[in-house]
Amino acid sequence: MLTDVVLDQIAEDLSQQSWSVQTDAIPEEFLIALREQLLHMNQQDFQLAGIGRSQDHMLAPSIRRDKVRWIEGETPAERLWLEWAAHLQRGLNRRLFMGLFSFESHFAHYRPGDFYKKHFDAFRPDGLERGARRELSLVVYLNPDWIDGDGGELVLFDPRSDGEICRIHPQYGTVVVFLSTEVPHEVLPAGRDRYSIAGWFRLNGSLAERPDPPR
Ligand SMILES: O=C(O)CCC(=O)C(=O)O
Ligand SMILES: [Fe+2]
Repeated sequence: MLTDVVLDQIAEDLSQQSWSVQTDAIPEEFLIALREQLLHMNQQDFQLAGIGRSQDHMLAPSIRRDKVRWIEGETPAERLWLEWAAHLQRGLNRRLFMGLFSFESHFAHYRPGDFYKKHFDAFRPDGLERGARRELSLVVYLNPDWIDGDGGELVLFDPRSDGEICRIHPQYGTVVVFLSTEVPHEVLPAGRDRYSIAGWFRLNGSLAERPDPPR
């Protein structure tokens, strides 16, 4: 459950090391509902994922192979998920004054052999970029009985030394959060179907003349 104790722990991890891994942060019944939905979803609802910011978004199968479906809150399971994410957002804003403003997320399916090469989820503003960049990344895994030989680990790297800092099995119920501009990461090739939800909290990008839509 996303208790105050878990929120305190995530906040402390984020402030000390820019990332946090939790194994008991999301209620079992949410996981069951999300996985049920995922397994019953039509594969045609999934689309090959792309890379790049929205204007120059492109498919790049040498970098990323997973298929995704955006979550819009259309089912009870999706609404539970969005409420849970909103609770996390409020909890972290209160503790760290992060200014997280909006949230977007998708289901992801990596088929056997699929991967996502090392990348950042967002880049620091360079003066040209305006507004609502991704600030905090969130991943939840929906794979019961994932074992060592199944691959598909998420590897986090130290941005300075480029050394590996953590390797996370995409095990059912594991939650990973990290600062989107601080932590390069990679998904190693999956040995079997690998299901997850990936989401991002954005900062508010309003300009006086152009209020930012929540998504
Ligand atoms: O599934 C994961 O472990 C991470 C996925 C990821 O890095 C992304 O979608 O940007
Ligand atoms: Fe990523």
